[in-house]
Amino acid sequence: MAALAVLRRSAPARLLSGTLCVHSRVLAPWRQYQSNRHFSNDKILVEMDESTGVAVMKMKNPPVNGLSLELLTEFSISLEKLEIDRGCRGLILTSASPKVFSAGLDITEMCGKSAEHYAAFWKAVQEMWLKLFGSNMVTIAAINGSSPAGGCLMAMCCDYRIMADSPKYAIGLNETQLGIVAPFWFKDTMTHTVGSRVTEQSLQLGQMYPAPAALKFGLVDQLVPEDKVQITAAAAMAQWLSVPDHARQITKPMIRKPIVDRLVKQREADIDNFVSFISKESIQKSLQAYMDRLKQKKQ
Ligand SMILES: CCCCCCCC/C=C\C/C=C/C(=O)SCCNC(=O)CCNC(=O)[C@H](O)C(C)(C)COP(=O)(O)OP(=O)(O)OC[C@H]1O[C@@H](n2cnc3c(N)ncnc32)[C@H](O)[C@@H]1OP(=O)(O)O
Repeated sequence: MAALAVLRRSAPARLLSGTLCVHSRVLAPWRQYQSNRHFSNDKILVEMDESTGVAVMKMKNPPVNGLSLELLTEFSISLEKLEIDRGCRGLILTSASPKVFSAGLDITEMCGKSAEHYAAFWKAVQEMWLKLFGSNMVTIAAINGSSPAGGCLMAMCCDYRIMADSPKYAIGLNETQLGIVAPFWFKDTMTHTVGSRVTEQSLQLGQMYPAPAALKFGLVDQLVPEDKVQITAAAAMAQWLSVPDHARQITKPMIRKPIVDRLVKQREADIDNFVSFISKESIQKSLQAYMDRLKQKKQ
């Protein structure tokens, strides 16, 4: 048993290759860590069921769960806490807002800010990805609404994806539609999920897929009625957790570690690329025009 416990705790460190640091500027203090094992900060709510060893993590950044620096930082801290918690074996990631899982990266974090801000923001995006894609736990995305770009990335980081069965909800990496480019590790994550050919086409076109289309080529694994997403995720989790932890935990990095290591080896260069790309006047204009279109859609 002791050996298994060591294995359980040592695997994430190996998989993440020493990437446990988080950006310290906006670390929100934990408000509480209550006896019923619910904890929350501003943007992330975690409910831990000790009897099953499953944590449900809800993003709560209304109206659309934009992945702001604050949310991303809280996410990484929360995930890190769960990762080192001996009692936690599985994570269900979902949204506290109906109709949107996550609108992806908060575009306002990438508009009109300083180079230092862009660097801190991108480091937090990398951190989220390294921790979630490299997690040692079973991770299931309960996608209860639309999930463009960074939202799709988060879902693809999970081991299994269950989405609300509605053509109103779409998922995909739509970066090119904004005039920006999905970085290589977004591309790697999609290739890992659906293969090269679909990724090549999806990324070039910046395609968003309604849930039924996403199921057809495996971008999501299962569609269920909207009100059954959470319960189905819990059932799927029970099935995944029926596999012995040690065997599953050795298997997962066989596939994922080389993908994680690719970013780990060039994190600083990736941040520099992002800062120089996003600071270009033409890119700032594209993002601003996209934000204007989003707002006009309402009028
Ligand atoms: C050489 C290589 C170099 C490599 C360099 C790498 C660069 C890579 C850079 C970045 C990668 C980017 C990843 C991303 O994730 S970008 C984000 C993409 N997201 C989207 O396109 C989603 C846009 N939003 C929507 O489609 C919809 O909002 C919705 C479907 C999610 C929800 O629709 P609905 O419920 O109808 O809500 P509204 O559209 O009315 O939106 C409400 C409110 O929220 C604002 N908003 C929406 N999305 C975002 C967002 N992502 N960021 C910030 N704000 C957002 C929207 O404008 C409304 O605001 P309001 O009018 O003020 O209320």
